[in-house]
Amino acid sequence: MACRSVVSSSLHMTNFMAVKGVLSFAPNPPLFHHLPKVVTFVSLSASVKLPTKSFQVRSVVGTTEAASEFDEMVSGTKRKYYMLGGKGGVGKTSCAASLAVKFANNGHPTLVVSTDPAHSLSDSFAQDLTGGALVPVEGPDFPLFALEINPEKSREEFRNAAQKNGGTGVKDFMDGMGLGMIADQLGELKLGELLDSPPPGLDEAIAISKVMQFLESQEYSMFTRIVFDTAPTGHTLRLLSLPDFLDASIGKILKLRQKIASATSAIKSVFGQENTQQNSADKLEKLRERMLKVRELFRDTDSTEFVIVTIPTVMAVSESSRLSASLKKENVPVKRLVVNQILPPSPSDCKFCAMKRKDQMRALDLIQNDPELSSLLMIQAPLVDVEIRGVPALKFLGDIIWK
Ligand SMILES: Nc1ncnc2c1ncn2[C@@H]1O[C@H](COP(=O)(O)OP(=O)(O)OP(=O)(O)O)[C@@H](O)[C@H]1O
Repeated sequence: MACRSVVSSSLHMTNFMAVKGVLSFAPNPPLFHHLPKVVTFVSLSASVKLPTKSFQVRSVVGTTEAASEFDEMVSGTKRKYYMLGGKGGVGKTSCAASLAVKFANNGHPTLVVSTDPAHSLSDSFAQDLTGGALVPVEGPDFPLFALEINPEKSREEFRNAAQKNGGTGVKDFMDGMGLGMIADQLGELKLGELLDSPPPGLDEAIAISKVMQFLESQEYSMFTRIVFDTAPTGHTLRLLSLPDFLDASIGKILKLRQKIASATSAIKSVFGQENTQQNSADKLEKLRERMLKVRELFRDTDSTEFVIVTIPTVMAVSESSRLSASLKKENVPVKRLVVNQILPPSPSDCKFCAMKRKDQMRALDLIQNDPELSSLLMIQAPLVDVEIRGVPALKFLGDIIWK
């Protein structure tokens, strides 16, 4: 397994405070210049004892880094999408926000989007980013915007469009006209079920498809990096297969709508409903197209990468393994695994820390022997001693994780 360790005794926020002035007064990096750079702010000691023997420590003090993993992520002006996902509470938002800050500080106008119904981007950036619109994040060198998608609002739009095209309104109408047979066919689609208790992941799929929609417009063409902070694993897994499911459902709805349209066109023209129905059909068709684009995007190795975030516990590793297997099955590109919250070494190891470290080592070994995870590039991120909130703290974390 390719692995990079970032565990260091100097990774305390107090050190971050000490170097903060240096970091914030660094000149703006020239746009898309990603030549090897001198790293001066984090000291990684080569003598650090690492959790497993196969991990390598890179000393970066005052040295020139060779082409790094982050260079690959940051290079090129073509738009790239990064989706960060994993078990609840492992640090997805912190990692996503820190990556977004890092992109913006490296010359990429960046957008970070939360599709997790329980948003925490605002908390992470310590700025109010609520409201469902793009909000500028203050602090980074280049534009960084954040968007917390309101999943319920997105679902409502879908519900409206679908209902007008074969939901209960059309059903009642068809029954009234003695066309119950077609209404039965609509029933078979379980449309009511879909709308009343939407399958988990529907909100997120619609939210992502909405983001895709507005990103296509000229107004937002400046964004060259899009980072998604996704919902916990279960949601994400269902989300992956959802575009296919929805594509099939919407396709059927549209086909039936055609049948209904031809069977009732005379009646409808009397009732003057044709325009409304056509608009709704267009909306539904557009949603279907966007879903297809989302599906393509998920599988496009050139522009998309799914980064799994985990912590060194057996439970989180098992869940990450399942996530990785599902991503592979769905042909979603996944290369990196961030193992977050690793206890940094301490000269005065208390009993609790020693036990915890041992436990974490076991989980790290598990990763190395896991058939799903061992082929991924493992990035270890330390547990820092205060909560990571605000752009300077995210920059600090990002400079440790994304190298
Ligand atoms: N490396 C770290 N060191 C210290 N604290 C961390 C680290 N990573 C994350 N945290 C803290 O852990 C908590 C959870 O992190 P975060 O919100 O990023 O997780 P999440 O996976 O997005 O959670 P959720 O699934 O609830 O959305 C936050 O308080 C965050 O500041």
